[in-house]
Amino acid sequence: MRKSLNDIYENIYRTFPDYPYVGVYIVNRPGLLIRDPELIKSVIQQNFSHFHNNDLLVDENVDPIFGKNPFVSRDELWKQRRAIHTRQFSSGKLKYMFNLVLQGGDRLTRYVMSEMKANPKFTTEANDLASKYTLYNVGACALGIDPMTFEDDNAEMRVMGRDVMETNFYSAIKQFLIFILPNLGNFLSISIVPPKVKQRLTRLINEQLKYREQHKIVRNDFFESIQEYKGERFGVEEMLVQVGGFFVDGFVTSSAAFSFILYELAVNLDIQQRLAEEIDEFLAKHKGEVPYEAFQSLSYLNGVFLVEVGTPIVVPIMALHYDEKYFPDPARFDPERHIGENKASITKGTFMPFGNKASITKGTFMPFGDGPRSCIGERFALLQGKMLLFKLLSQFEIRLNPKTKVPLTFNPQSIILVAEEGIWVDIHKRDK
Ligand code: HEM
Repeated sequence: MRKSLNDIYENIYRTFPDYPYVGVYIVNRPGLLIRDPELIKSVIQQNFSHFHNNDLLVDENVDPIFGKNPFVSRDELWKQRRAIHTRQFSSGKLKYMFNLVLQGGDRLTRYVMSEMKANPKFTTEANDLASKYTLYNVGACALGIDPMTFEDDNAEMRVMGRDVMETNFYSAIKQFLIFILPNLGNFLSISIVPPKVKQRLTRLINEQLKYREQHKIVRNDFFESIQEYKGERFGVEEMLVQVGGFFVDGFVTSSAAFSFILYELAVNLDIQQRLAEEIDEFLAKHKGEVPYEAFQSLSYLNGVFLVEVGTPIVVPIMALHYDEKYFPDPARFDPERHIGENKASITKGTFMPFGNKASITKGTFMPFGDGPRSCIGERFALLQGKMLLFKLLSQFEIRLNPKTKVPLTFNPQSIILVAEEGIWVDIHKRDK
């Protein structure tokens, strides 16, 4: 049976329970898979400077969007690019984006309602539903447009989403080369973001620039902020890197993660019920409004969201998350682990396994990585994830459709963790 990279790493992790590290071959290159949290912690704290590059090589002339992403950038360039990208997720920017994400949530519920007109039950694939929503948020937040992702299957954002997300034999080879044999991938000029996506994004940026100029629109938003940095005015090429970064980083990982959360809620109806009650109480208290500050304090929703161990990028993290040594009964979906004092009992120390030059972080629980290379979009991802559940569960109930293959298996053609045959859910109107 073919296995996903995630399954392969987890298998190695489990086969050597007493070893602090295991020698592995990444095709023809010898590497180390570090298992012991203390060892990992010591490496990342003291020696980050030796392990700071991800084991990826993407020619930025061939793929300017992914090739200039902080995730791929190296050394000094990584520091510069990370600084440029990080400021887009400042507290002020995030507060502005909150309103757009809230609108995204409203559009989602309106869409589900409209699908229920003919049938009281709406059956959908969870990743597809989540993609419509995350692509809406990317279009609204990064470009300031109404992306129409719920209304039109052929909307620009949806078409670009399919172009980036497709999993087939060719995309599997591409990902394999970039993530496993980066030198060869680079030599063969492979790009993760296809040129047609680059063209569409460039056009959308140009249109937005023109529109704002013509209508004298000035907003304190993402699109405005990517036009300059430290007094330097950026051209369309640089704006493309930043919008493209939001697009690639912000939707693929998030949609996959949200689909796993919807799965867990569909199979743990007691947890779903408790979450729905917390949301009902919140809405009653705030008279149907969703104030930003209060939204952050929804404690059970926070716990539900953080419990999702489906880190879609790196399997050994998943192996650590599923190690009973650190998390009792690890496969149980249990938001309580992440609430209040229980949080403190999570053991520190783990690693990120991008080949032998692993970028190392500290913490057995690290769905967004950790240390200097951790995810810059974490707060945005959590915001949009929580809003997705908040809006859905305020009106609907989610049940697992029998089409979903349980237990889930992961798609071997995808480097990102996605369910092999999809996660199918039935959405019903809630009885209140
Ligand atoms: C649920 C959603 C997400 C998950 C699970 C996730 C997970 C991660 C993880 C584990 C890393 C660390 C990789 C490493 O150490 O090399 C990472 C890095 C990164 N993430 Fe995310 N991410 C998510 C959403 C986002 C979003 C929404 C954005 C931005 C819009 C984003 C932007 C980035 C960037 C730019 C990096 C590279 C940071 C660097 O190398 O300095 N991510 N993400």
